[in-house]
Amino acid sequence: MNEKLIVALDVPDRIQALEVVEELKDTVNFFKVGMELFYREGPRLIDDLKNLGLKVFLDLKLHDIPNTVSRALKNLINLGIDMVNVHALGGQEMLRAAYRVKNEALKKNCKVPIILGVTVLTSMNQKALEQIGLKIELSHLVSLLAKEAKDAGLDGVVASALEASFIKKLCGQDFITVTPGIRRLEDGNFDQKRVVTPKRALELGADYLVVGRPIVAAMNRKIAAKKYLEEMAGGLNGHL
Ligand SMILES: O=C(O)c1cc(=O)[nH]c(=O)n1[C@@H]1O[C@H](COP(=O)(O)O)[C@@H](O)[C@H]1O
Repeated sequence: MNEKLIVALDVPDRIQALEVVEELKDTVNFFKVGMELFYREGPRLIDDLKNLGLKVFLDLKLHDIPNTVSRALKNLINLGIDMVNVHALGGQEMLRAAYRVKNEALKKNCKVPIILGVTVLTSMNQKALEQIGLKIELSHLVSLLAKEAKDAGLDGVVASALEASFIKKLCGQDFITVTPGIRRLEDGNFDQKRVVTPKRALELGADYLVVGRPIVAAMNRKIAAKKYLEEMAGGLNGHL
């Protein structure tokens, strides 16, 4: 099964999440649990997904002082998840604290997730940066934050696929790029600003493509997911 597509379970509760999973589990095996679902259902839902043999990206975008992030991350790692993220804007000390938690878990032979730094949200564009007083080119800020994450020892970043190729050049081909804001041309962008098609995202070097509403809110989710997978297969000349 193609593991490059991660479907965002952006639904309010466990029942709806498991409905989506049931519909998609023969097609997709990597799901993202975000704040909406985790704040309501907590670790129980992660157990449900793991018991179904699925991979889980827990997207809580930790952003706090190093001590708090480190303690929170310890709890999340104990859930047995496959991927997790912290905000790269939290600074080098916070990112290193996250890395240390992973290292300690490794030493204890615990299962450790891929740890990602979120760079600049895909819902933001240049204007949104200016509005908060950041007079820096958006792609430059993404580079700086990716480099911070790399220097701290994290495994990769969350960014738009628009930035994937220069992140790889800067941080190395093994540095993972997870890219939300993926849209087929006929799907709506909603609040996403830095949007890329599935085929183009793979051409640009994205390792994982995160898709939420275009699949989860579709009349037929399985067909919608298959359309994304077909375009992805096209992007890799059918070698998925
Ligand atoms: O970390 C994320 O997953 C994330 C980072 C980012 O910059 N942009 C972004 O959209 N996301 C998440 O990716 C998903 C995208 O959902 P859709 O816009 O519905 O495809 C949502 O669950 C977001 O929370």
